[in-house]
Amino acid sequence: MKLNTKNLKAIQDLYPDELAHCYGCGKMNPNGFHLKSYMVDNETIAHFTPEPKYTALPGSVYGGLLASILDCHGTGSAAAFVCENENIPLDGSINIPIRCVTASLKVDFKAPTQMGVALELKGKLRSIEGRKIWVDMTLSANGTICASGEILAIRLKD
Ligand SMILES: CCCCCCCCCCCC(=O)SCCNC(=O)CCNC(=O)[C@H](O)C(C)(C)COP(=O)(O)OP(=O)(O)OC[C@H]1O[C@@H](n2cnc3c(N)ncnc32)[C@H](O)[C@@H]1OP(=O)(O)O
Repeated sequence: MKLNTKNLKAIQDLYPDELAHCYGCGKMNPNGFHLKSYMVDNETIAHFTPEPKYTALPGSVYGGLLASILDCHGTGSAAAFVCENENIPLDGSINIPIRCVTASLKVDFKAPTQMGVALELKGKLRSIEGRKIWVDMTLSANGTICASGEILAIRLKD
């Protein structure tokens, strides 16, 4: 699915600058992946095209890279779902005051992930219990789900 991001704000771009140095998704990290996730109709979505240097077997993407982008999509999604739950706007009018880090990440690799195409990551909220947020994710290439993930993100205390 081609995502028109013209009127959307990436969740990670709503982190304040001083907390935006993550290698996977921080806008302040000049060497990072700059993963950008968006909330669309109660699910989160991100696209990312790996560079050929992240090759596993020729023509397919290295699993550690896939886990890395699922990690950042998961924590960003968790923060966004908490914001939705608490009526905190995601429209860019404020930096979001919610910080989530990964406590647990599980990835199942289901099929080789084709190199050279835009990967699509999706996240759905499973549940929020206190500071614990569980998000279920998929990672697809050309419409084929190549990996699924589940993350337990913890909302940091103020
Ligand atoms: C600066 C921000 C920038 C934020 C900006 C965003 C940056 C993006 C980050 C990208 C993603 C990453 O790579 S993040 C980096 C990788 N992750 C980390 O470094 C996190 C390291 N771990 C920690 O710092 C800590 O363990 C925390 C924060 C996760 C939890 O510590 P805590 O705050 O003291 O809370 P704690 O009481 O221990 O746990 C809260 C509840 O979660 C449960 N819990 C905790 N860990 C687990 C676990 N692995 N599996 C199951 N359950 C768990 C506990 O049982 C408890 O349940 P109950 O008793 O309440 O029922």
